[in-house]
Amino acid sequence: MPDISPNGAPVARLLAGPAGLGSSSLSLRAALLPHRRAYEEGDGHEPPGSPVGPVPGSDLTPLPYREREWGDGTYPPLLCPETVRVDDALAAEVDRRLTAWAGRIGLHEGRMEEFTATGFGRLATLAHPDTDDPDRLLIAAQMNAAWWAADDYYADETDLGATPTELPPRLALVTSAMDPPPDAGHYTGQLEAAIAADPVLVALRSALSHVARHATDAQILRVRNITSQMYVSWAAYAAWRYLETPPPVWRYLAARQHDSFYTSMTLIDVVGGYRLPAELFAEPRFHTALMQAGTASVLVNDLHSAAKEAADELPDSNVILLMAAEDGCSAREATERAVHLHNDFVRGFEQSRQALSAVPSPELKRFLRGAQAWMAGCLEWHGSSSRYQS
Ligand SMILES: CC(C)=CCC/C(C)=C(/C)COP(=O)(O)OP(=O)(O)O
Repeated sequence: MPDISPNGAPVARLLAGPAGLGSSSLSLRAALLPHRRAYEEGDGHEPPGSPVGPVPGSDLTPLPYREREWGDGTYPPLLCPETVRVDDALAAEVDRRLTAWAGRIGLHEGRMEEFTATGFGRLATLAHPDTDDPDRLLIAAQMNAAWWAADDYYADETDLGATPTELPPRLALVTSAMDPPPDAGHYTGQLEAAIAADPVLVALRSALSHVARHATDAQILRVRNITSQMYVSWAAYAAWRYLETPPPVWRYLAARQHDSFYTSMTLIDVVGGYRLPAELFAEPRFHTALMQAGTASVLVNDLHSAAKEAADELPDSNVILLMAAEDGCSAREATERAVHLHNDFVRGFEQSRQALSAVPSPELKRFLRGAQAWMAGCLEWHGSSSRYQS
């Protein structure tokens, strides 16, 4: 039987609003409360998980920056906030739950050892230090694992069946898996059969079901829409791969900035157990700040994965490979340029963050600190995950 979120809290609290809103909010509440959410069986949820709402005493202090060594230590350092928390026991618990979930739904069948070693639970634990609730951290671990599964099986890994021509229709199915369209009779039966037969689609749907247990409708819509927005960039990469015509760097960056860890960062408040109101999430300066943080983090990914990406029989777009080809420079020089670009994005984020400091919203401050923590945890994880060790 479908159920409203375990404690009934997200919708109820959202609709309650500040005291004294008056009768119009009461009638809105009465009209919307009968809506009940359906959740997927086996989506990994294990209560308790604290409800949406302010967490008393949460730290709003911005994180300090540091020049951090990375890779083999011979490149210029990356400007990045300090990592807030390294908790191996918590990471192991989130990874245990993640592996159990992936095994149940058949994600990465035959490759489970490699998947477990990647440590998406560890990434979630490093990147979301404002909760130590494993159920909430699992949300980030599952969504990132599912996004990355689409990346591997649809976009990048030829050995795993990724092909540029099949990518766009597969991504269209992702949208329908995460946002089931209204009933279209027996055509819906065919759609559901196709989703059930593809572990990547099952993973994305199941992970979003777990998000929904902890999120408001606006937060869920945010995750769905930004996932689809990211996939527009993937379609561009697929065309470039198919035609074997690498894009100029500016064009790659324009796409990569919409295909970045901005997507992962949309979960910061959901995982943290609070809600950044939709109008603040959409605030242009905040949007810029989050894009800057997301881009800086995804450049960290390009820095760590250039060798892996060059090795595929159809090489992926990667900023270092593209800069080296376009500027006719060595991989080392291109790497140094990418580091400078990364550091400029971090400085840009910091300027944007400071420009927002007058906005009197604890949730906004907390989310911006969360973006700093995400950048920090992302760098820590890329330096240690088996995915990027050659
Ligand atoms: C987690 C997430 C939102 C994944 C989708 C896109 C993204 C930000 C990536 C990091 C994938 O980019 P890429 O294919 O370069 O990543 P890998 O080097 O394969 O890890």
